[in-house]
Amino acid sequence: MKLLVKAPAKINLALDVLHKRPDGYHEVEMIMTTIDLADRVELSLLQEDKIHILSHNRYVPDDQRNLAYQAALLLKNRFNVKKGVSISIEKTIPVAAGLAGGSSDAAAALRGLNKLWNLGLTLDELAQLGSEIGSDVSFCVYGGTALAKGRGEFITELPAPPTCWVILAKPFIGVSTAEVYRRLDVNRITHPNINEMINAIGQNDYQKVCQHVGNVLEEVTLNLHPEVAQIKDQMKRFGADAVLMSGSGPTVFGLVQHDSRMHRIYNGLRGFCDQVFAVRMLGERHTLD
Ligand SMILES: C[C@@](CO)(OP(=O)(O)O)[C@H](O)COP(=O)(O)OP(=O)(O)OC[C@H]1O[C@@H](n2ccc(N)nc2=O)[C@H](O)[C@@H]1O
Ligand SMILES: Nc1ncnc2c1ncn2[C@@H]1O[C@H](COP(=O)(O)OP(=O)(O)O)[C@@H](O)[C@H]1O
Repeated sequence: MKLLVKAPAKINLALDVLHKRPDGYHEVEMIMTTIDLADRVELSLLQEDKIHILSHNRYVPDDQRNLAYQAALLLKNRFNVKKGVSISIEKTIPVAAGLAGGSSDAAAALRGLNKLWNLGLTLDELAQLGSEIGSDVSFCVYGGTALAKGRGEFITELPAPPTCWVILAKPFIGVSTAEVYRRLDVNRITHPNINEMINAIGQNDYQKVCQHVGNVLEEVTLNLHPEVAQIKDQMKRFGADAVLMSGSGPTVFGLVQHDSRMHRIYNGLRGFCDQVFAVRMLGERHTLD
């Protein structure tokens, strides 16, 4: 038996850090949304008791460091599953880019294995298990648009944001999330207005969404990698309505509504960046069918 599960990337329309916690993590408030840029995770049932990872991307580990492997192992141990799985991951989402590719692969593995191994878990139960793998996995289990709190694992569903294009530009570098959080000075933060972003989405007000994008990790990554600031400047110059770094970076996204402007920005950036994509937000949550 085989199952193909889509694992979409996310962007953070807003990312605020409230404080550093005693456990070393940061208390966050984030507005996250899934986009139409996805890895394909294929799960094949094995009768033997083992987890096998296949990936042709040299930046993706094919052992227990892979987040999809960790998802399978967690389910096996927690529910005493004696069957195995071969997980083949076809990457489209750039790695270590602030787009939660690894977390989304893990979430796709949780959703798919729930079916393949007949576990009968709800989306809420899978999301709770996901938080043991990484802070972004719970959101990725649900997809759609959400407010994420805690270290990222407390999820409140939001409506789909106004329709627009999301242009993503990734420079030729990868970023370590842990390092970016480590370098953040929590006493020197200009906080984005998360409530206003929630209102903007609720009112389907595109201009207001553009006004309230903000990410407190941006300054840290911009200082480490000046090329991220250059990409931001270029996106603004080519006419994006809002420009922001996603997560810990280095991917920058721009929002536009008009097709012609999307093409101008896309073509203008292609020469300067490692990878450029123009995609839609997905809007809808995943369902368990
Ligand atoms: C910054 C964000 C924004 O969505 O995304 P990415 O840039 O990774 O996509 C997330 O908070 C990343 O989530 P995720 O990548 O799952 O993080 P984890 O594996 O749980 O943690 C990696 C490291 O980041 C730091 N970390 C993570 C989350 C958090 N709320 N506070 C932290 O301080 C910790 O040092 C941790 O050891
Ligand atoms: N399935 C996976 N896909 C991508 N990276 C993975 C995966 N599993 C583990 N990793 C590791 O996680 C790190 C962060 O990956 P990723 O999720 O792409 O970035 P980000 O945390 O910036 O969103 C990578 O450097 C990689 O070594």
